[in-house]
Amino acid sequence: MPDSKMDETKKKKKKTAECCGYPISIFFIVVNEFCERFSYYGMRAVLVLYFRYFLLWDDDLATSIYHAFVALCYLTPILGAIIADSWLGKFKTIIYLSIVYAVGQVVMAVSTIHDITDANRDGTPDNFTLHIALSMLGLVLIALGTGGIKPCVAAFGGDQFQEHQSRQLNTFFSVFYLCINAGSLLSTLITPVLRAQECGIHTQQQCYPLAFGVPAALMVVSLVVFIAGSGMYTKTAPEGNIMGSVCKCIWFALNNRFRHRSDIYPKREHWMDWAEEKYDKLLIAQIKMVLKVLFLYIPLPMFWTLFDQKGSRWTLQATTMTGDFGGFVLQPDQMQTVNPILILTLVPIMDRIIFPLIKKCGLNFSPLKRMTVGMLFAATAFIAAALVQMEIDKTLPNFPSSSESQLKVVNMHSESLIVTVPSQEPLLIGSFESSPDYITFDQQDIRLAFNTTPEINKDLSLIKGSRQTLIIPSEPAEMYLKEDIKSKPKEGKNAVRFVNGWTAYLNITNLESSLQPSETSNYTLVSQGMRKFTLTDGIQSCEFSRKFGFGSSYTFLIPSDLFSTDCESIKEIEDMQPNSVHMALQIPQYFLITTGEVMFSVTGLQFSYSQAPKNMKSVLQAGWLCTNAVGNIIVLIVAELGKLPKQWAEYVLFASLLVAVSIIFSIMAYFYTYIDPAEIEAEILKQQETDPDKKKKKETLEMEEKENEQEIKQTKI
Ligand SMILES: CC(C)C[C@H](N)C(=O)N1CCC[C@H]1C(=O)O
Repeated sequence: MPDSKMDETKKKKKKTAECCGYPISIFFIVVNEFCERFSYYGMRAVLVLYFRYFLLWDDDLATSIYHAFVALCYLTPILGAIIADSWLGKFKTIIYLSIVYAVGQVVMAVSTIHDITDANRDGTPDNFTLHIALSMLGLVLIALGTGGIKPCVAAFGGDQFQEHQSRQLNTFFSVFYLCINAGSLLSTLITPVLRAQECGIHTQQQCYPLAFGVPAALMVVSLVVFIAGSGMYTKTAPEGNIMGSVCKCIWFALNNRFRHRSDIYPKREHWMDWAEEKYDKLLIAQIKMVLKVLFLYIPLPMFWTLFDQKGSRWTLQATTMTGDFGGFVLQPDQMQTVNPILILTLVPIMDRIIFPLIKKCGLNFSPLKRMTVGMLFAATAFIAAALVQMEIDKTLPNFPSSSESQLKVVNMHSESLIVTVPSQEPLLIGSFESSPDYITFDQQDIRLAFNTTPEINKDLSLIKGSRQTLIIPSEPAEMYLKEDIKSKPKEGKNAVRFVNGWTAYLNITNLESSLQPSETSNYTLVSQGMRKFTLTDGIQSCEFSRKFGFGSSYTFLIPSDLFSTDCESIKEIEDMQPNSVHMALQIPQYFLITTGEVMFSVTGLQFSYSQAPKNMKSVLQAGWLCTNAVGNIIVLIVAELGKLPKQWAEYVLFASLLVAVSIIFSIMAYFYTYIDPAEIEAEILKQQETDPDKKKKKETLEMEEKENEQEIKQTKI
């Protein structure tokens, strides 16, 4: 940096207003981060539902696009960092990319208004292509904005502190993290409630425009707050195309090293020193600092690979558990809010109690040690998840393997039946009852014999890996097979179906179509709690209520005396027991992973800032965020491809991998020497000032570069 520029920055730094030892400008930055994270996580909370139920995509497409979007959000930081450090500076980059971000959120919210294309006013959009195009455009703009500003905001916050405020600087990163989590917690609680409202101009539908509109509004607030603090910020000017210079310098060093590979040339301390012939010592030293840290980051994505499974695997695990806490009921996906809640409590506890205590005990708990311990905590969290999984497995039904088939028999006939089944004792099935449990067969083709007059022999071809029910209606010869669900219902819901033993067709609330006599309905999913079904044949009707838990499956047998008993004679067959392991058992694993996150992620933010040269602060923040992006991608690829047959074994495998990675990281960390980049930079500048030769050489190089740039510009013209 030219000396005059550096003096300018120093002068500006002296002027910053303080409150309790903190620069006042920090207030605007943390509020901005709170609103931005509210906007981002709020929108994310309803995104899959929007894909699934508004755009009517199937589960696979909805989750793939969702994960691709999340990965993109963590890949764009590098772009934002380059723009900030090489071209616009952090302040302008944050403003411009926040505008892109806010526009993206607005476009996204507009794409969810069904009325804009609902010409026939039937409540569904008529032009899906327009809605898809708008939402994809919105998401790309959001990914550019959120990812682009992320490394800049953290680094810009750090820039506000002066040398004597190093303690406050560390606290800033903790407060910054608290704001991230306060924003995300509030929005993930609020936006699903907004979505559940009904709104619309012509027809009332689920209110996606509100659920996406509020995050869009918060992004605008975030931008306004950031601009409001404009007069108070310390703004460090970018130093030209720094990333260009970095790449050229590295390229030159590699080439020069290769040209001088013979033993006759004296060795140099570091391969980057081979750039000394052409490049400034300061730039070379800065590149060395960045490369050292980036090298250290190589093993870190593994932490995020485990962390990100909290949102997928652990939520799936919760769907096989019960969330009834007596006074209130927790839904499986709500369990994820435990993470930000714990962050809000653990960050102050760590900062105020645990870390000072460790220091008092005379232990040097350096940032890299904290990060290693953080990884070990995450590994332990996965061991806890494996133990919980083993408990759950004990309560899960015995689902058929891919080579087995399972069969249940339901008797709707007016008399008891004796069914002879291959390699089994004959089964006595009472009228209006079912066989006690599923019978498992290794073979697909079986023959059943029934003691009816005349006797019926039925050849069945079962589906491998499936559960099926043989329904014997009032007319046994018309028996038929119906396929059952073979895994726990999604999202902790309950799967219910009805067999119509009434003599006429029936309409049942929640069922897609009316049920003909002797017909069995498809499954319908109902949430936990008291659920009411109204049954009507067009003339008579009755109501049937039942309280459901989580993850059960029932077949309800409708008798021929349905209306005379006012629905009370409906009989239930439990095909799958409700979940019995309590979601509270997941709290230890959430506690462990969040403790790990505080040690790993908050420290990582601080470390990336403190070890970066002044002109590459955003770049190193982006490098840090990239570890998250890579972790996300690993979840997408490895976790999906490499599924182990037992879920608990997969958890143990991931925990072991992270332990191995943390050992490698601790060895790498052992050889890392902490630096004070400002001190090194000042020293080199001082050396250069006192060394007339070097000063001259540097000036000549600077002039050469300027001439080169001008030449390029002229050739372009
Ligand atoms: C997943 C939670 C809502 C947020 C999480 N605790 C967190 O703060 N982060 C996860 C990735 C980094 C960080 C963030 O910046 O959002």
